[in-house]
Amino acid sequence: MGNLNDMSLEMAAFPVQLHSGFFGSCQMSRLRVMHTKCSMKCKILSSSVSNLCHGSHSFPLVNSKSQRRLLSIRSVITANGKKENHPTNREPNFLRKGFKLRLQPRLRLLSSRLKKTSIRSMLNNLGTYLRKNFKKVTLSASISVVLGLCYLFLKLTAMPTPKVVPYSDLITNLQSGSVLKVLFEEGSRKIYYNTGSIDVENNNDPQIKIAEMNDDDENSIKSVDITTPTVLRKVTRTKKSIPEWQYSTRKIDHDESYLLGLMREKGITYSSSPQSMLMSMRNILITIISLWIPLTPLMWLLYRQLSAANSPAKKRRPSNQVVNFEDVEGVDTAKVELMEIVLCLQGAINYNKLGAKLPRGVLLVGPPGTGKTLLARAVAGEAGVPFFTVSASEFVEMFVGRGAARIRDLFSVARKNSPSIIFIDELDAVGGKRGRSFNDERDQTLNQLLTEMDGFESDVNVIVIAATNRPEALDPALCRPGRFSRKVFVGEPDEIGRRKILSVHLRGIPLDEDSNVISNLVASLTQGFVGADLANIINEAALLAARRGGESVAREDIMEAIERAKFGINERQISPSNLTKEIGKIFPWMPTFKSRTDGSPSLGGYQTLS
Ligand SMILES: Nc1ncnc2c1ncn2[C@@H]1O[C@H](COP(=O)(O)OP(=O)(O)OP(=O)(O)O)[C@@H](O)[C@H]1O
Repeated sequence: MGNLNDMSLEMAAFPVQLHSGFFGSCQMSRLRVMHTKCSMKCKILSSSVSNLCHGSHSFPLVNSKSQRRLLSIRSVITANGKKENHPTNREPNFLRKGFKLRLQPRLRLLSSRLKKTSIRSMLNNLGTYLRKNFKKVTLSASISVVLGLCYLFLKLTAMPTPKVVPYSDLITNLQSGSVLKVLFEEGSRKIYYNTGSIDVENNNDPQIKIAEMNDDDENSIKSVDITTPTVLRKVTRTKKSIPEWQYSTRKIDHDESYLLGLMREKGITYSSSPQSMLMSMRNILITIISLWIPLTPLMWLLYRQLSAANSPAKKRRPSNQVVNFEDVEGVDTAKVELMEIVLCLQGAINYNKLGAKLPRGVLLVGPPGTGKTLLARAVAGEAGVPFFTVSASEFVEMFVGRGAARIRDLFSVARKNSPSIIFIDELDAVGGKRGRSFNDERDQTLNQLLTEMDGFESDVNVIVIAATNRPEALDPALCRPGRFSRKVFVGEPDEIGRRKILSVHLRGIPLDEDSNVISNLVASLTQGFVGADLANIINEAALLAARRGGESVAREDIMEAIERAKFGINERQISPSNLTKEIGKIFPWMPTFKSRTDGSPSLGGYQTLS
């Protein structure tokens, strides 16, 4: 209802624009195209437009508050219509109306919410959030602190870098005798050197350039001889921004003897030294950060995968959704077999006295939808013991060994909570015959399951119930006595069974007729249907009844639901002529659909706008 109200309000915005003429005929034609596409929204829109523009005051599915709002919108339209002849007013009007219709209600809502929330409650909420997410908050805070420290360290230790030049430049400078000092870095191929002049134009450091320009006001200056005392003074002033070494280049292999010979010949000072501690730390830090940033998402995924695998199995107690044997019908043999296990678990039958052992596993076999899962839930509900339910596909993991770890984990939790029941649905997902494929992970998981089922002590009351539709695909080792020794076939129900199942599902449904009559009727018409199909028929019938606005489910709804279940939703039901009727059924309050069902030629109300 709320959505419909919202939708009506949205739709109501259209006529405002149409009447005000800002979208003009173009907007109208767009609306007509929308109409031909015949979407539901368009129809609803058109009916609202029709309503608004033709003065209809009835919006049957809209609550009174929204009605008032719609009527106020209508008055806006009328007012706007009067102003149509003043083109200069259009744009501000449009903006104002747009603001009124869209922003104003939202702002009002926001302000009312803000009024309701006090600072104290906000602080309380914050406190609760922090308490709840303590781990997450601590982790993100420490990551932020570490990153901040790293940034600070890099900022503080940042030094101006020498200009990187080709090796040939070094040789040319050596030959011309302009090189003053050379340093070979140990453990790398880097060579640093200083010349007697600073290449001001090409110098990366703007401060040097600025210093030189401002002081001397020599715009044409290209390079400065730093050996001259005045320049040396200026350079000392900007010492912080000057790199220790002006240039750096990379050594060429097998050219060392020539290089050294040249330096000796020119009498140039040269030396070698290891990289400074600070620089090494800086480089290591930069490497780590640049490596970890792309690796972090991968690590996070891996962590999630591993932590999910290690998480203890969800313990599911039959709390709010208690299912018991009364809810499962038409599978009497299976119920008797399972009831015995429940009695053993509850201690009602002293099986130990006769030297009997509780069966470790029960395999429920049968076609889909016959109620295997429901039976297992009923066992847990009746026994009142912890129930661990898991789908076998949850053990299928990407990483070898993770599935086995999950099985180990599940059984250990169940053992700790014994007496308990483990239910493994779709067992064939991991219990298929081994060695048929190269899927080592699946084989390992199955081996672990076999081992766990062997490992029960006789006094540990843990029962494994598994369900499968394909018992023939299971590994024979699973079905040997001592594991799934008890196989219970849960087959399709017969007519009496169907009747009983129907009576279970008809329990809370208001019917036009006696429920026994309906059960008998449906049971006789649904040969071969399983419990899930019958439950679906009842649900569909209830939906159909709701669609036509009925107070209770009629025989026709049930018949239509059976037809749908048997043949699907056929063409007849969705033919264009039927579609309007059907939509009319869903939205009987829509005047457009009413008129269409009455045989009126109305086309969703669009002609009312032209
Ligand atoms: N015997 C039954 N009695 C009552 N309801 C049933 C019965 N069988 C099935 N249903 C209904 O069908 C639904 C689905 O059944 P369920 O999941 O137990 O079938 P299943 O045999 O486990 O199917 P699958 O093999 O596909 O997992 C149940 O939730 C229940 O509403």
